[in-house]
Amino acid sequence: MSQSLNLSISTSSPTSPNFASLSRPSTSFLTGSFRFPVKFRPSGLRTPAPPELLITKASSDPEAPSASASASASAAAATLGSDNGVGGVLSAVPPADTGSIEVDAVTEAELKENGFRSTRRTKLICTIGPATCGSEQLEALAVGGMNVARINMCHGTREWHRRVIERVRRLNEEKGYAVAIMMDTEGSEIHMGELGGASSEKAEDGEVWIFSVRAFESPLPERTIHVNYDGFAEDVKVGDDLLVDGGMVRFEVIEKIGPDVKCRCTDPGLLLPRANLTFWRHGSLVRERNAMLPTISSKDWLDIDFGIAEGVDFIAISFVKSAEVITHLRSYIKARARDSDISVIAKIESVDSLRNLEEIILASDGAMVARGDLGAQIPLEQVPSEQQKIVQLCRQLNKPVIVASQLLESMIEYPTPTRAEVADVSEAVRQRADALMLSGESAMGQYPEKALTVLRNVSLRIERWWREEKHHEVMELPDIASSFADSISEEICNSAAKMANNLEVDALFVYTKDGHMASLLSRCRPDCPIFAFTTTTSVRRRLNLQWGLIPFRLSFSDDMESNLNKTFSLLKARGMIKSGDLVIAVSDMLQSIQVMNVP
Ligand SMILES: Nc1ncnc2c1ncn2[C@@H]1O[C@H](COP(=O)(O)OP(=O)(O)OP(=O)(O)O)[C@@H](O)[C@H]1O
Ligand SMILES: CC(=O)C(=O)O
Ligand SMILES: [K+]
Ligand SMILES: [Mg+2]
Repeated sequence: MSQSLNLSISTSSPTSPNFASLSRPSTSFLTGSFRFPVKFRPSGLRTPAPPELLITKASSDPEAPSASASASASAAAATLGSDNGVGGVLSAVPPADTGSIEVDAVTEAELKENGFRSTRRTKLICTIGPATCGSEQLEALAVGGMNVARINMCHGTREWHRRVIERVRRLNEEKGYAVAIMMDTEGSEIHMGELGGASSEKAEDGEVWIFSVRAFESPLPERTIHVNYDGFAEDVKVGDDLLVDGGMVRFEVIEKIGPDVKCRCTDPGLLLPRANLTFWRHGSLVRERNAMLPTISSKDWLDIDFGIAEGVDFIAISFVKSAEVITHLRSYIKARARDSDISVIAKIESVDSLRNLEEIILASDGAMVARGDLGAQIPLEQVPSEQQKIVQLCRQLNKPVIVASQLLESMIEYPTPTRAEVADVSEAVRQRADALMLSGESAMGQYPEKALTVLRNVSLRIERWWREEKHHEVMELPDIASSFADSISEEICNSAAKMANNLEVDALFVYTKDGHMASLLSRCRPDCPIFAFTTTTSVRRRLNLQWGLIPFRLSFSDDMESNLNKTFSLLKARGMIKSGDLVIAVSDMLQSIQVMNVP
C-alpha cells in the first residue's frame, strides 16, 4: 500500500523569487560579499513587502497531492488534535526523481493547518521493546511524533532487533517517514543476568540473596542472581553496599564463598532482568578492576558489526570513559561502512565520562545524558546540574544532545504523569536539549503512545511560552570552525539566525548536502522553524535528531535561484507555505544569505 506521490512541477520557466527590499542596500542577496555581522533591524517589517512578481504555475499544477496522501495526512492530524506531532505519510518517490520533495505527512498537515510557528522543535526518541515492536505500534509512534527509534542491545536478540529495524524501514519507505534508528550498546559494566524467565523478582527487607558469577542452568536456584562480571566475587568486600539500578534495591555484602557473594537486602524493591549493579564502600563508588573493563566489549563489537550491516543511523556507546574509544570506533565504522555515515553518540553515564567530558563530546557526533546509570554513579542531587552542563556544552560544540531516562517513569504503569515528571520534561525543553528519550515508558510500559503525547504536548507548550516571553538566550556560542570555509558557514548561520529573530521571519531554509549548515542553524535555536533540504534520505534521517530542523529530501543544484523557485512551487502546491511568507535561505554550496517573500 505504498502511497506514492509524484509531483512533477515544471521549473522550465522559472519564477523569480521576490527578494524583498528590506532596507538599504535594497538587495538582500548577500552572495559573495561577506559583510558580517549583518546588522539591520528595519522597523515595520512585520508585514512582508508585496511580491513584485506573481508568476507561479505551482498552484494550478494538475498533479497536486494525491487524494490518498492528503486524506491520510488529515486523518493523522485529526487524530492528533491541533498540536500534533511530526511523523507521517507521503511520497515514496525514488531519490532520482528530481521533481519531488519528501516530507512527513504529519509535518505537512501541521504546517498547513497551524502554520510555521506550530511545529515542535524538540525531537523525540522512543526505545522500542515488547510493548512497541509491532508494525502498527511503530506506526502509531511515528504518527505521534517519534523522530528516532532506539534499540537497546542489552535486551532481546539480534534477530528481534533486525525485525524492528525492518519494520521501521518499511514504514519509512512505504509511508514516507524519516524515523532514524539508534542502536545502543550494552557496554561492559557490571549487571545482573536474566531472572530465569521471570519479568521481575521482589527482594524483601532482610532477605538473604546470593549474587554469583557461576553459570546456572535455568531455572535459577531460589533467591539467586547471576552477575556478568567474573571479577565480581573477588572485587567486593564484606560490608560493601550493593546497589541495583542505582539504589532501587540495596543489599549489604555479608559473606563471600568462592564465586558466591551472600548479601542481605537492606532496601527492598523490584529486581529487573539485567539490572545494573554498583558497589559502594564507606559511601564511595568502588571502581576496582571493573573500571579497566573495555568500554566496548567483544559482544558490543559484534553488535556494532550488526548495526553497520543493518545501516543504523546512530550508534550510542554506553559507559564511555574517554575520547579514544570514540575516535577508534569512528575509524572502525569508516573502514567498514564506506558509504554509510553512522553517527556515534557518547553516553554520559559514568564518573569517568564527566571527568573527560569536553574531549569526549568533541570526539563524538552527539551525546546522551543517560541519567539512569549516571544517577547510580554520582549522588542523585548532582544529576540536574550535570545535565545542564552537558546540554550547554553540546550546544556550544554543535553536537546534538539527548536527555534520557525516567522522564515519565510513572507512566510505565499509569496513564498520566506526575507533576514532578512534567516539570522535569519542561526543564529539559527549556534547556533546549535537541531530544528527549523514552525508555521503559515506550519499551515495556502500559501507555507508550500516551507517554509520547505528554512529551509532545509539554515540548510544544514550553517552546511556545519561551518564544512568547521572548526568552532569547544570551548563550555565547564559541567559534568552532576548523577552516576558513567553515568559519564562513558558521558566520552565515549565526547571522541568518539572528536576522530571522529580528525580522521575525516565518522560516529559515537551508540547502545542505551533508547537513552541516543545518546543524549550525539549529545550534542557534532560532525562533522560527528551519526547513532543511538535503539530497539524501540518510542525511534527512540523521537531521531528524536535531532541534528545530524539519528535514526534507529534495534534489537540488548549485543554482540557488532555481532551487528556491522549485522549492516554493513544491511547497506551495502542497499548501505548506503561501505567497508573502517571509523566508531567509542559506546554502552550503553558495555560502549566501537571501531574504525574500515567497512569490
Ligand atoms: N528489546 C527489549 N526486549 C525486552 N525488554 C526490553 C527491550 N528493550 C528495553 N526493554 C525493557 O525496558 C526497560 C527500559 O529500557 P532501557 O532501554 O532504559 O534499558 P535499561 O535496562 O534501563 O538500560 P540502559 O542503561 O541501557 O538504558 C528495560 O529494563 C527492559 O525491561
Ligand atoms: C539511557 C541509559 O543508558 C541510562 O540512562 O543509563
Ligand atoms: K544500553
Ligand atoms: Mg545506561
